[in-house]
Amino acid sequence: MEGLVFLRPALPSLTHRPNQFSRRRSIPGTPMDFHIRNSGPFASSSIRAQQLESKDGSATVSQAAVSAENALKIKEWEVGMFHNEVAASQGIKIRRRPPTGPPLHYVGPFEFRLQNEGNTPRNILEEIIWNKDKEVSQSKERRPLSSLKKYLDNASPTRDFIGALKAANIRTGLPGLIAEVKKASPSRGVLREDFDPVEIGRAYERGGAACLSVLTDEKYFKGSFENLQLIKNAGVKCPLLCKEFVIDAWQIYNARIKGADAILLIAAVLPDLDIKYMIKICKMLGLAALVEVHDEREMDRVLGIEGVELIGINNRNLETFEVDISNTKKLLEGERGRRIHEKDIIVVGESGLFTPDDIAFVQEAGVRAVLVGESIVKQSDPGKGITGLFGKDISCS
Ligand SMILES: O=P(O)(O)OC[C@@H](O)[C@@H](O)c1c[nH]c2ccccc12
Repeated sequence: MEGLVFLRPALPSLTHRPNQFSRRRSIPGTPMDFHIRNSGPFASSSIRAQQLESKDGSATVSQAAVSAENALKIKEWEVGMFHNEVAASQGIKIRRRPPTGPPLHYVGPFEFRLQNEGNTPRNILEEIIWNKDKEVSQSKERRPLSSLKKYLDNASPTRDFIGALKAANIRTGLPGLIAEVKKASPSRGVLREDFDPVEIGRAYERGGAACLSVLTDEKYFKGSFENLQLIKNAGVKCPLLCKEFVIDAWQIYNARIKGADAILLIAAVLPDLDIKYMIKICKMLGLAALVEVHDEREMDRVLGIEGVELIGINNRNLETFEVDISNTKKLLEGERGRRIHEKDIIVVGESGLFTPDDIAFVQEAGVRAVLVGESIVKQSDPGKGITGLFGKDISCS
């Protein structure tokens, strides 16, 4: 412990030397290269730690542990930065990690963080992803994948998400409905105050929903995995989509264990290789993967990936919140529509659907399913909300 006690007084001097970094930032070269080579503030802090260790010549076990842990964090950090580069080469604008400095919790005992514009998320989606990155690394420390996998044997079998959408489409002649259990969103705020996820899920099922989507992000959507489990355990038969911001395979295993039948993969966030790998994991676990795109480039990337069966076209731009339902039509026109048809991919029209005309518009464009939250969750009886949305009763009775 002595080593740590000795190290700590050095912190204020590190913390209060911002000019050291501002001076370095003016070194020519691309900011990304510069930070990868220097590992941002880590490099300085771990070098400093080693110097202090050797001064008294008595590196203790705890010092060794601290520097091993730091070395690991540095590696993790470098991998994250490499990930950003790969993603950028595929036109992905969302960065997995802030480019010029780690989130505070990565720095171990060296409690400082480089504050500058590079540490500020450029839009809400990026903010959500950076927060998710922290959340997931903490969850993984609490419950590593090896221990999570032990629950797989006892998990109940998954239900056929895509089959349910196809069956509903055939039964009603309308797009199969994925009804979203959504309490709030960053763009709309709280949608429903008296929010009982099980009651809403049951009402959706009675109203004719083929599947449900359950938001599990707590911070930005006021959702939870508890909601997913409650709905599943209440005996709702509709297959369940876990609506998460997936950045790590650990989350897919976790969703499977918590009762999901399908999971969302967002192309604006995940490079091709991640999507391929995650689709394989989904198949192995019996989950359907809903791969979400928002623009032509994302659609073309996803159409090039083997094994994609379900594509969601989000009419909402997650970076600006702008909603335009003609986006669905735009992405299904011409050659893209033909390839989708050939590959027998089911397309889901997502977001901003409020009226029977909206449903007719996206159906005409080629979707066989829709994902709807706001317009139905806001109704006092969300089941009746479905009748209003489709302009007719689509319940099974
Ligand atoms: O409430 P709306 O406009 O009907 O949208 C539902 C759903 O499409 C939307 O919640 C959504 C689509 N993709 C997402 C990705 C993350 C969070 C939320 C979403």
